[in-house]
Amino acid sequence: MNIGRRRSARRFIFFQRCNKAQPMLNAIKKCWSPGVTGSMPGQRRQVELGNQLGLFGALATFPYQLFYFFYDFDFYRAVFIANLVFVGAYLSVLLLNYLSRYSTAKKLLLVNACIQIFVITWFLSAGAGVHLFYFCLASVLVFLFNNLRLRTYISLMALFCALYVTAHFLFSPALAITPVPLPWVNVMYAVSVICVLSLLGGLLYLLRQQIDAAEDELTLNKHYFEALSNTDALTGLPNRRMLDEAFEREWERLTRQPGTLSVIMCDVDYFKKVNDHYGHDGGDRCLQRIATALESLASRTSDLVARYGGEEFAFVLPSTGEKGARYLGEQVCEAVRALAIPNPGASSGFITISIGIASIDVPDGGDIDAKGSARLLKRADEALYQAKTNGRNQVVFLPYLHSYTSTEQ
Ligand SMILES: Nc1nc2c(ncn2[C@@H]2O[C@H](COP(=O)(O)OP(=O)(O)OP(=O)(O)O)[C@@H](O)[C@H]2O)c(=O)[nH]1
Repeated sequence: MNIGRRRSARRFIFFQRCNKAQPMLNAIKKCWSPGVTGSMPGQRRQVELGNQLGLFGALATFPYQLFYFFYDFDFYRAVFIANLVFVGAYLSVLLLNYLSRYSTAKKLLLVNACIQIFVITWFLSAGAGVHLFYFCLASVLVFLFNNLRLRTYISLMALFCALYVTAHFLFSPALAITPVPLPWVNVMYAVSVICVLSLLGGLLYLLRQQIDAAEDELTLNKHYFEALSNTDALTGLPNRRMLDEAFEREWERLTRQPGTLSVIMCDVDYFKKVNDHYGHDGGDRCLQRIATALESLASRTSDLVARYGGEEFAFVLPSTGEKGARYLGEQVCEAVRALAIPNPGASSGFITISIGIASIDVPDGGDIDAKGSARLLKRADEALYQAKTNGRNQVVFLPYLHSYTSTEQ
């Protein structure tokens, strides 16, 4: 199994599990939805990320607040209140996004994290490690400003590093206003590190998700455009490009192994009269009905019927010799007659079709000209020409000629 398929399988199992937890996931997703639906498509992910980081900033403060509150509230009152203000600012980001103030929301997030690096470290000292968390948060928040130039990014990152180093050396444990005693200071450091890791891990996960979604979208678009470039817009049949590719593939196969290959060229008789009488739209509808009839006759999965151009259609029939191709040719004539589409230009008064067929039989395989495929098409074209000159509404078969004289070429 290749890496792509293994990844898809893993993703499938993951999403199956997720399906069971879907209601819960939907409820969580709702938490970072303010302002998302109202925003422009390109901005949507940014708004969502802003809400997620705002919520993360607020929630990450929660365990510290619990400690201050329960351990010694009177002593930690100031840091507790300062944190409440910061939490309020983080949650205001969701409100601002809800009010479509996207730019203000991003700036508030960034400024809040930068100020918090200093204020909280000033209270607790660098020994508690919280400055590490707010430094990381501020660095990550720069991702919200997706149209910044590289130089601005680098300057901002340098500024955050300077803030971190300053906070680290400015507020030594000896200078803490509200020092945290052992072993709690170590616990606080560990919680900070866990928050940093989950912040970076979460962000990488979100980025991975975005890359996967973009890859899936690209693959879908690629398939869509491939299908579009191989399909005839009017009839929905494969177009000449696809027929040529299939034909070359089959020819190439014949150069390696024994087999037969037939080509049927079909041309609607006096089609110009249909257009003249019923207009171009009437002609188009007629071509669509003929295409549907021909498509239903190409019964084997290896058979290919295509619109060759204008009012011409063609079949490529692998592993089909003269007998089979003649039989199908007769069926095509019959099916078109059975449509009973009026054509004032035809002597019968109805649409008919002329058929030219050419076949090649390679009993031992490999003994054919690798570039001779065009010759088989040319033979089918010659057969079609004969069908037209013989009076139309009929099938003419010509075998493949292994070489042409210079006049025939
Ligand atoms: N409505 C419509 N007409 C088309 C389309 N493609 C080609 N045609 C028309 O098909 C007609 C073909 O005319 P001719 O090549 O003279 O052939 P014919 O009238 O069928 O006569 P024979 O082939 O000799 O029996 C032209 O009038 C084209 O404009 C198409 O996609 N839609």
